[in-house]
Amino acid sequence: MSANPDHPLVRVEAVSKRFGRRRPVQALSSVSFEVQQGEVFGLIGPNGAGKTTLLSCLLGFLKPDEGHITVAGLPPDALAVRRQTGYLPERVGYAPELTGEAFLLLHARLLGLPEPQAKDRVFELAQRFGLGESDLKRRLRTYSRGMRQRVGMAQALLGEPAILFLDEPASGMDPQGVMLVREVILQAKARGATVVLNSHQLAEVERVCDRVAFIKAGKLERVEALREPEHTRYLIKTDPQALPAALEALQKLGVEVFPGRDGEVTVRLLKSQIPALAPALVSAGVPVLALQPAPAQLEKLFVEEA
Ligand SMILES: Nc1ncnc2c1ncn2[C@@H]1O[C@H](COP(=O)(O)OP(=O)(O)OP(=O)(O)O)[C@@H](O)[C@H]1O
Repeated sequence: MSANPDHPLVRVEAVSKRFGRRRPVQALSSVSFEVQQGEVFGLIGPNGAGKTTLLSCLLGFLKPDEGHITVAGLPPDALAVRRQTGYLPERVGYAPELTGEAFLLLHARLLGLPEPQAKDRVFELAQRFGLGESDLKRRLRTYSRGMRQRVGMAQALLGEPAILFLDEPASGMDPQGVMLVREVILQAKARGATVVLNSHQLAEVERVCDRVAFIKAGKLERVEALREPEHTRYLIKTDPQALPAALEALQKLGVEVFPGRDGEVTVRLLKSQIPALAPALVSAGVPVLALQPAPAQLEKLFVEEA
C-alpha cells in the first residue's frame, strides 16, 4: 500500500448504511470526510450514533449501501490495505481456548513473520502491554477485561501497521493502561502511521487527536480541528469589571476573541502572537488573574451537539 502524501489516506464519500428490512435502522446517512496520512482522527458521538458501523465500513467488514470508501486509493478490503492495517475491535472476543501466547503467535504467523522474529515480536509487545510470561501461558477465557484489551492492542500492533483502527481502546483499562494506549497512539503517529480512534473518553481524545468527527444519529454533524499547525487557544481570566478593557486590548492585538463568563475570555491566536498577549493586557491596565492554554473543550462540544 503506497500512500500519496498529497492525497488523503482515507476517503469517505456519502456513505449510508441501513440494518434490517422490516424495521430498518439507518445507522449511517451520507457521511463524508477524509483522513490525512499521519493524522490521529477521532470519532465521537452518543451511544448508537453509528461510530462502530463506520469503523466496520472503513475496515471493509461491512459494505455501505450507498457511497464509497477508499484507503490509499484502494477498496478497504484490498489485501494490500489489510496487510498494513491494525485493528482493535470494540469487544475483544478472541478464541477463548487459546493461550495469550498462542493467540499472538498465530497472528504473527498470519502476518508472515518468520519464526524467531515472530516470537520476539510477541514477547516484546506483550511486555509493552504489561502481560508477563505467566499471563501469556493462560487461556484467553481467563483474562480480565483489561487484559483482553491489552492482548488486543498487542495483536493490533504486531505488524507495525501504517493505519490503526482502534475501537474504544482504553475501555476497561486501568489508569496505567489508559496512559499506555495514549503513548502507543502518539508513538504510532511519530513513526508516520495514521490512527482512527473511536472513543468515549473525551479527555484522551483531546490529548491525542488532531481532528475529531462528531457523529449523531448516523450523521456527521461536524469535524473539529483540535490541533492547528499555526494557531492555538488561550484562556484569560480577569476581573469582570476589567473585561471591556481586556476585550478592547485583545481586539487591538488582532486575535479572535470568544468572551466567556465571570471575567473569562478565550482567544484563538497565531502561536507567534503568544508572547504579546500578557504585555498587551497589562499595558491596557487589565489585571491578569490567569493566562493558560485553553483545552479544546470536547465535553462542551459533546453536550452542545448531543
Ligand atoms: N448488526 C446490526 N444489526 C442491526 N442494527 C445494528 C447492527 N449494528 C448496529 N446496529 C444499529 O445501528 C446503530 C448504530 O450502531 P453503532 O454500534 O454503529 O453505534 P456506536 O456509535 O458505535 O454506539 P456505541 O457508542 O454505543 O458503541 C444503532 O442503532 C444500532 O442498534
